[in-house]
Amino acid sequence: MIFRRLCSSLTRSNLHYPSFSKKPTSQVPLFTLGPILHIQNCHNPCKSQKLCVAPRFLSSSVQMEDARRPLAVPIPALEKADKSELLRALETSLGSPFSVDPIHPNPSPMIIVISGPSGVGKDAVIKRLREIRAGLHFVVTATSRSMRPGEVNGRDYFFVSKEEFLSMIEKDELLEYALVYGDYKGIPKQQIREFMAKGNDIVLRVDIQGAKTLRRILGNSAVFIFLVAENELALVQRLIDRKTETKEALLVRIATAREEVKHVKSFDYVVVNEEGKLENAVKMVESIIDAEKAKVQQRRAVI
Ligand SMILES: Nc1ncnc2c1ncn2[C@@H]1O[C@H](COP(=O)(O)OP(=O)(O)OP(=O)(O)O)[C@@H](O)[C@H]1O
Repeated sequence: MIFRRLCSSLTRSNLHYPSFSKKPTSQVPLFTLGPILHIQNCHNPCKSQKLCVAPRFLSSSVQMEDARRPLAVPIPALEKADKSELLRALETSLGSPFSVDPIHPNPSPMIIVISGPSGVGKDAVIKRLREIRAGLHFVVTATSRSMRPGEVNGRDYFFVSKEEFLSMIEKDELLEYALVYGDYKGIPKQQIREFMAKGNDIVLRVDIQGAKTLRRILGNSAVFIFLVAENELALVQRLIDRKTETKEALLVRIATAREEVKHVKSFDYVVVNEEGKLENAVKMVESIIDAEKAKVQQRRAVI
């Protein structure tokens, strides 16, 4: 019964022979839309193992449908046909022109949160991404800490006084903020809105606490990447080599890092930034962004 219905429905919707008394010839190739049907002279087609359409199914209903459809046109032989002629014939046969509209809409701008323990290489990865990938906006965090040698105001951070920072909190201008090792750090909302409106993807660089807060605020509307060193020793050596911490601060950062790596589970991706292999880590982050852009169900962040 089901098969009978299938036969019947295929007959109505898929067959485009202008007349069933005529058999297709090789000079005038006729075609079907959808699955190819094996036309057989079987008495009871629905009992047959092969999908077949008996002549009695190809009845008046098909001819009525044909009247409403554009006439089937001969498709020129592929090896000889001019491409535009072939396209026109296909369009005519299908009843509508081929569209040049995108089959899938452009991916919407997204927010990428990059986090990881202190000294793992967040800044190094982001610096490299900035050099090689267009269309990303790296949010410049506001901080009340003093500038390190080589840092530039407005590029690395917006360096503000503690009072200015507190005023930004008061005016609800920050998406997230925290007091980190005695200094305030926060993400200005306006910057995110402005660059997302221009179609840019947003990269946020935050510590683990910040990532936790952002997860609470943004949920799954942003993608969270956890950066790790290949092992604890490599991380400690990197921090020592950076020479930016006092020995007390170093101790605090290392102890904190030990706890922080346990938070990996609340992230979407983990990227290993191996000693001397910064490029690999950067490539991995790029691949994640590309994969996210190819997702059917896109994350949509609203700030
Ligand atoms: N793959 C790597 N191999 C070797 N050194 C690296 C690598 N990645 C980063 N570094 C170096 O490790 C040090 C720490 O990196 P970076 O300052 O980027 O870390 P961070 O995660 O931003 O730290 P913080 O959170 O404390 O600001 C820097 O001197 C950086 O150049």
